[in-house]
Amino acid sequence: MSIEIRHLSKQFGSFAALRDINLNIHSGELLALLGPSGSGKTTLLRVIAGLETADSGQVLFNNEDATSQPIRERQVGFVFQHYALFRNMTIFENVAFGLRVRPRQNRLKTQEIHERVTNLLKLVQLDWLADRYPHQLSGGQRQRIALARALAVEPKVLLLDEPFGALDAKVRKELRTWLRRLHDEMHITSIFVTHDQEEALEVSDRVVVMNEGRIEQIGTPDEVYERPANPFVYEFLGHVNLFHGRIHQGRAWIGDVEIDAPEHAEAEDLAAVAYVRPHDIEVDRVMNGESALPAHVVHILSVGPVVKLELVQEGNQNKNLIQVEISKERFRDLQLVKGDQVFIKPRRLDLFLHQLH
Ligand SMILES: Nc1ncnc2c1ncn2[C@@H]1O[C@H](COP(=O)(O)OP(=O)(O)OP(=O)(O)O)[C@@H](O)[C@H]1O
Repeated sequence: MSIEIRHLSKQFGSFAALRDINLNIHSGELLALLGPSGSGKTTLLRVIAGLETADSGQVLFNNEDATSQPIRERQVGFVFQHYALFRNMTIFENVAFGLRVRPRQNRLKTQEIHERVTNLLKLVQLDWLADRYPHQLSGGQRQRIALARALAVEPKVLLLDEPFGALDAKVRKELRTWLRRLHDEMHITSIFVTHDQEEALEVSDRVVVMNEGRIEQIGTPDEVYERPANPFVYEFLGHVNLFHGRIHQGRAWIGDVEIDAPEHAEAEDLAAVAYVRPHDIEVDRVMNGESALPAHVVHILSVGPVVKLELVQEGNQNKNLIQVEISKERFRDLQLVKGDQVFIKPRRLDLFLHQLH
C-alpha cells in the first residue's frame, strides 16, 4: 500500500503541530520519521492512522482519499512505546486477540487462528513463549509480541511509535536489526517514529527529518547524513564542526584557507558558516600546501579503530572544540600527544550564508 500526504496541516489551539506536510511513501517501504521532541512526528503518525484529523490536507492510501475513512477501514497496525499487552492473557491469546474479536462472518476458524498465531510467534522467534503471561517476558520480548499482535490482522500499513523507546541501549540495538530483517521478509509499508538518529539511519529505507512541524529533508540514510540539506539536518544527524568565514564571488575564506564555492557565485562579501564532519578534516604536523588552520590538541580518545581528537583553533576568540576523527594508522604516523600543534584543513564542507540562519 502506498501512502501520499498532501498539504497536511494541524493546529492545537494557536500552536502549529504540522505545517504543510507533503510526503510520498512507497509501497513496502520502511520509513523513519526522525526529529526532536515536539517536532510533530507522533501527530503525523496519528493523522495517517485516522486517530487524529488534520485541519487541512489529504491522506491517500493507494491513490484513494482516506481523509474521511474511519480507523478500522484503514487496515493499519500499531505498535507503541509502551507495550499494551493484556496482562491476564497468555502470549498466544494476546496475539490471537484481534482475530477472535472479528465479527462472526469474517472470523477465521479456530484451527486457522491457531495456525496464523503459531506462524507469527515463529516469525518473531518467540513461539516457545506461547503459554507464558506478559509479566514473565523481558521488555524486548514484549515488544516483539506487540508487533506479532499488530501483524495478526494482516494490516496494509504498520505504524510504530518509538517502539523501542522504553528499552535499554543493548536491547534496542538488537531489536533494530531484527525489525529490519522482519521487514525485509514481510514488505509491509511501515512508518517508524524515533528521535534516535542512529536508529533511523540503521533501520529505514528513507528518513524524513522533521522540525517544528515541517519536513526539513527526505532521503536515504546516506543522503541525509552525507548531504544534509540545511544546518538543522547537519546538526541533528551526528557531530559537525562549524567554522566561521566569508564568501565573495564564488570563493570562501576560513582564516587563510581558501575554498571554491561555485554555488555562491553571486555572494558579495557575506558572512558564512562552513559545516564540516569530524571525519572530513585533514590533520598534519606541518603546513601542507599554501594554507591551513593552526590548532593544538587538547584531548585524544584512542579507543577503537577510529581516534577522536579534540582541538582548539589558534588565534580564535571562541575556544570551541573542534572534533576530528582519524584512522589509527594515521594517528600512529603523526605520533600526536596532548598539547601538540597541528594544521587542519577541511576535506569536504558545506557553506551556508550566515544571515539566513
Ligand atoms: N492533543 C494535543 N493538544 C495540544 N497540543 C498537542 C496535542 N498533541 C500534541 N500536541 C503538541 O504538538 C506538538 C507536536 O507533538 P508530537 O507528539 O507530534 O511531537 P513528537 O515529534 O512526536 O514529539 P516526541 O518525540 O516528544 O513524542 C508538541 O508541541 C505537542 O505538545
